[in-house]
Amino acid sequence: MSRARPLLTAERMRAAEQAAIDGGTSVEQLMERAGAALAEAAFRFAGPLPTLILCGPGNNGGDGYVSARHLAARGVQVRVAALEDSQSNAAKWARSEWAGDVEALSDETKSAPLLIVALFGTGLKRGLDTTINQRLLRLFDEAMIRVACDVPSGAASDSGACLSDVPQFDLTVTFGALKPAHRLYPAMHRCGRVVLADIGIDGSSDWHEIAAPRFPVLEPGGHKYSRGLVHALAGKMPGAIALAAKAAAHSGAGYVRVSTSRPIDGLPSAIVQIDTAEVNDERIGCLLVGPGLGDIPQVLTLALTSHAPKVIDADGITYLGDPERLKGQDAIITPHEGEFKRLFGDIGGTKPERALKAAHRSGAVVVFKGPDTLVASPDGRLGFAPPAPAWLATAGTGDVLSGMIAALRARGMPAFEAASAGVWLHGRAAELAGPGMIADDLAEAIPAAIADL
Ligand SMILES: NC(=O)C1=CN([C@@H]2O[C@H](COP(=O)(O)OP(=O)(O)OC[C@H]3O[C@@H](n4cnc5c(N)ncnc54)[C@H](O)[C@@H]3O)[C@@H](O)[C@H]2O)[C@H](O)CC1
Ligand SMILES: [K+]
Repeated sequence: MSRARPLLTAERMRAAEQAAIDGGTSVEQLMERAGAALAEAAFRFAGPLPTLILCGPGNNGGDGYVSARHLAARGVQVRVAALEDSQSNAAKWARSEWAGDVEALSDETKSAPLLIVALFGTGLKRGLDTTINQRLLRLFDEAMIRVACDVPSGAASDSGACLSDVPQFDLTVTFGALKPAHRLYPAMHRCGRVVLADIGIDGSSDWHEIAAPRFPVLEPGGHKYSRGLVHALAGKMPGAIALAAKAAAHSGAGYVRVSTSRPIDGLPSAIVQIDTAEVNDERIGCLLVGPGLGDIPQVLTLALTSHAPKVIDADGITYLGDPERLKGQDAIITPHEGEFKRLFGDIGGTKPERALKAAHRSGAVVVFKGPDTLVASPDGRLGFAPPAPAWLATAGTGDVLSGMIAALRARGMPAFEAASAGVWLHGRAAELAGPGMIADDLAEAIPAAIADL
């Protein structure tokens, strides 16, 4: 299982930095490691291209000065342009250690094939002033390869908002831990490839980027129930639950059963259709309700009488009405922004904060979908999905995801892990299915995504 990379907010990053300093590491040592890592990653990524480094007034700029020195030491032609004088002692030290000239960033500044931007990082307080941003964008256009130091300048580290026009970088080199901006929309799409450099601080966190899951092994002596029975409750629109059921089957559920008042055609024969919904069948590994439910809230009410683990999606979320109805339900809910708002109302804060508040309030694992999907657990764990293909935004992909999560839950994965694994596989299957995919192709691409693990 690839190591799940931790994420820290700016405040927790500073606390981790302070802990390292209390432990005897100086700020300058941290900055030296950050700048050296930035130089190393940029050099590996771009090669010995003539370089221009833009340095801001704070420690982000400090990292820039250190990287200039390390690149020059490798024989790279390096120029530095500064926004203004360095403010912090560490940044002043880094600037004093740079033997070369420091130009003033102006309309006359010439760009270079490799542009490293170290203007602002986690200390960004507002969007870049227009003149500065115009200069940045011009230099950016004239460069071939663009690298961001820690966070793309102009992106708000904790929320992922772009406070000014943030260009699209090729590489972002960050230190100690990922930042939410690397995995939240829209900033995440401006970062390019994100390299996380270890600079000797303890970046451990209960927030992680969701990594490729480790699958429950299949017992040779297993049978269809031990591999997990998914029981899906059909509603008004059978097509959606059929998609979800197919996805559950392709995700390795031992047995998928759909209770429906009338036969659903187009379902593979491996998926059993029954007209009674005994939701308290002890053999049920996971109930699935919501896809295609339509205006039959009593089906949701029936599902809530079951003690089985359950995945509640789409209209099922809307009909809940009160999040407290999920207390003690062993539930995973998979809302997109609209369903989230309808159920939880206007919870303020960043998307991570909202997701965690919702998980805490409902007692459920919350898969907060979007171009940046988060998986929040009531115990405070938070998973950030790696960037998923934009073509996932098409009808039915939500139904597929709910079926995948139900299957992994039925196979015995705990709720938070099953939801995280489902989100990861969903993105991976979409990559394999390609840009022309429709939801049915996505379901069919699941086995290849699993085989890839
Ligand atoms: N945390 C760590 O473990 C390490 C962090 N490093 C680097 O330090 C920066 C954060 O540095 P900081 O000095 O706190 O802030 P910035 O450099 O991001 O911002 C500089 C400074 O600029 C002012 N400012 C903010 N926004 C604007 C604006 N729009 N226009 C003008 N001026 C602005 C504000 O006063 C800020 O204080 C982090 O990103 C890392 O790169 C360490 O070097 C390595 C360890
Ligand atoms: K930056």
